[in-house]
Amino acid sequence: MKNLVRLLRYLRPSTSWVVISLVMMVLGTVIDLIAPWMLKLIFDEGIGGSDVKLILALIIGLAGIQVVKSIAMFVQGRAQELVGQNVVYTLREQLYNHLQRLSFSYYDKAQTGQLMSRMTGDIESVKNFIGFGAMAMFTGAMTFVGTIVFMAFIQWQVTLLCMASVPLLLFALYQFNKKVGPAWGQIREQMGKLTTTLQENISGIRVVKAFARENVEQSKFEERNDQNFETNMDRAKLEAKSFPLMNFYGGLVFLTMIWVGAYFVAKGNMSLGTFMAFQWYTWGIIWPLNMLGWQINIMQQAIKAAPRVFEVLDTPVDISSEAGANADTDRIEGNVSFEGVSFHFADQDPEQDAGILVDISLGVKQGEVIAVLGATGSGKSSLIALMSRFYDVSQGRLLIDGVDVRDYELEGLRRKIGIVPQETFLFSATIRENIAYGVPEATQEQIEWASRKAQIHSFIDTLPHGYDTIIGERGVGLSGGQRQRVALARAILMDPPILVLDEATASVDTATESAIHEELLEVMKGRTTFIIAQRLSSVKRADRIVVLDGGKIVQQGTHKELFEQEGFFRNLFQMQEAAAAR
Ligand SMILES: Nc1ncnc2c1ncn2[C@@H]1O[C@H](COP(=O)(O)OP(=O)(O)OP(=O)(O)O)[C@@H](O)[C@H]1O
Repeated sequence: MKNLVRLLRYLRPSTSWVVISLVMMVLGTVIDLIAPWMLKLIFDEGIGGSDVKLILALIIGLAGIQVVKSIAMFVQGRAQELVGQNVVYTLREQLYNHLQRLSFSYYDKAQTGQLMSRMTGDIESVKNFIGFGAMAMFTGAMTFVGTIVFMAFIQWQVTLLCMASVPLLLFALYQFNKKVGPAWGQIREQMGKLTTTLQENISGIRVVKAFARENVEQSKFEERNDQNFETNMDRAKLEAKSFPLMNFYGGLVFLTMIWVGAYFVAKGNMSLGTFMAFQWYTWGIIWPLNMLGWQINIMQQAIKAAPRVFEVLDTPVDISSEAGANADTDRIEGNVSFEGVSFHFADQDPEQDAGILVDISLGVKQGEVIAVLGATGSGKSSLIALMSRFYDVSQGRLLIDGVDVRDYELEGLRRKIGIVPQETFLFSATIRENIAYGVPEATQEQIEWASRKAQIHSFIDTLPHGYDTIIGERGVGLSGGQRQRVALARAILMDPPILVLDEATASVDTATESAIHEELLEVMKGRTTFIIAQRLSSVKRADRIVVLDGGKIVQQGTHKELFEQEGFFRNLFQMQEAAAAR
């Protein structure tokens, strides 16, 4: 109920269309109530009084009000759809905007398929209720009450008697509502899981094929598809059982009316005109009750879908610009200082789980090139992620130019840190748009300059459409190394005071790597650069090397200093030398 009320609040911006829709609906209902009355007059006054003129006038009147009703229904339909579409538009926009703001912690756990199904199917269910179901329920309620009032006004005894089977119909509806709700809940949840399976399969299709697991994936999908089929069939059975029963009870109302009405007419207690009008009116009782079954279906879908949408909308944004965070990001030069920084992920227990980063203290001066080395899982990427506030430190402080990163406006801060991440993601757009992603206003010269630095310009030049080449989703059409270089050009173009290369040259061959490093020397000049790499060749130009182990800094110094010490660095050096010699 709380969710329904919350949904109805989305109608507020479309108040005028809601009012238009309601007015048209009331007009249509009133016409539905007047029409049988006119039929009664045709019989009682026209036929009874042999007044042909009156009959003609009433027939023309009936035709006239039907025309008005059709126009009203047209306007109502349009207004209703507009209201529904407005609600969907707003909801989708809010959801999408909220998804943009949610932090890495949320996406670490979120299932893309679930989010997609909420964004599409669930919102659509909500729209069906707001745009159609709710109004139809209201129309039904008005018609039902109005009809009973009109009938009772004309002949209350017959009205009362033919209502005898209405409680049976109401009970059937109550039972149906009780059972169909959970079924819709399951269906919405299963659709989310089905979409997740589909999305994961498409994203991971290369792994599926490489491991020849198509059959397993097919049966996984089949299982979920089966579940969905079964639940839908259970719901359909419920409908198949309930709807004919409701129709039967509705038929009983009609039959009772005929029986009782005919009796009253025969006894001279009711006119034939009233009897005829009652036949018409009875549909005003049966129709809303029968339609209520479908409307309950629409409402229950919305009731089950709305919380799935609101759950995302209500997820707090745990990383955002702090209130009053107004330190000037334009002045960021690139002095970075970790002061006793410890970090654990939100779902970890700080009491039991080992920290991902433990008491890190590290000062990096503007323009310094720092290489971060360490075994896999030692916390290198996490260390870097804290600078852009992808996650916030759990303890200690992280300062850029002496200011806590939390005191900077978040977007401004992130624009000052150019990142080439471990996993390159490119959009299905042109190469130019991909490179200029962070600086859409960049000129062709600037884009080419960045591409040259990333050693990708000459390759792009060989493409028939050059920078206008559209690269498919995830950069399909480019090799891993080429993708990485496009991502590198994208970061370089941002001209950030802080540059982060997270295994940024891991996918390129050693010759290209060395060429990139030559070019990067100039790019890195004046910028604080963090290089995360496993290959020693990538770190040899670093001013300082920091070695992480289990989230702690275990070695720190220049290439020469570390080489002279026992430890991870020398072991790595010796291993790579030996491998090169083989
Ligand atoms: N979202 C997460 N939730 C919980 N633990 C995580 C999460 N992401 C990473 N970890 C853990 O944090 C630790 C550090 O990961 P991180 O990615 O920083 O390591 P890394 O040194 O960059 O590794 P690699 O060289 O393999 O990229 C790992 O043990 C990893 O399992």
